[in-house]
Amino acid sequence: MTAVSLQRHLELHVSATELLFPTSQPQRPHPTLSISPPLGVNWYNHCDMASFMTKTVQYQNELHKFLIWDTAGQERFRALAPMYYRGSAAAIIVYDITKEETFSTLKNWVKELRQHGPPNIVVAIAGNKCDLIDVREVMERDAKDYADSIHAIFVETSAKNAININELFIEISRRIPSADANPPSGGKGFKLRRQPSEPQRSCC
Ligand SMILES: Nc1nc2c(ncn2[C@@H]2O[C@H](COP(=O)(O)OP(=O)(O)OP(=O)(O)O)[C@@H](O)[C@H]2O)c(=O)[nH]1
Repeated sequence: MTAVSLQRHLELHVSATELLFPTSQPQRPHPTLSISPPLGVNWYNHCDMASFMTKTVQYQNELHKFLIWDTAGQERFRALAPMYYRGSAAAIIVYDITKEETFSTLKNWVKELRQHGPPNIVVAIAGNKCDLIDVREVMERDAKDYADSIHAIFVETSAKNAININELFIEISRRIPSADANPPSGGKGFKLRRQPSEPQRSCC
């Protein structure tokens, strides 16, 4: 699962997790992580339980900079996930189209986000490895129907071939309410909070 915060106009909006694990020294990415630098993602740091990266996309006439925590999928790190999605504007839940069981696991993440995540978090479902359609186990139609049923963004991606990565982030940009929006009291807009910066620390 990937938790996403957003900077608009390059103003600073950081998630609680970034404050917990701020990063400064660019490091070599984990060799098996799925989104690589050619896609315009800048890696900053990683450890066993999560990696931090940024990605900037143009949305209309704004530059949106995403602060991204890619959390480990392994069960042993599950209890740590709230640290990452709490305070995030969006979550991308990635499954592997060639492994049916990853699609079942995804549904557990959706339940967890619904129960414990921020109320207005934008949920996106990404069926990764769409370059491997010959060994597909999850039908695109089934995944899309499921995503629609929970009002999530849905896209099939290939991190390897850079398919639909930008499109995914642009769609997330479109769905995250503007920081300038001034919803009426009791409105459902997601409020991106500014938080003071802290001295830089490394997570591992
Ligand atoms: N063919 C193909 N392989 C991919 C793609 N994305 C990732 N891989 C490969 O799939 C393997 C697993 O990738 P990871 O990025 O470690 O997967 P993950 O889901 O982040 O794993 P966790 O950290 O355990 O959650 C690696 O060998 C990647 O090179 C893709 O789009 N296409």
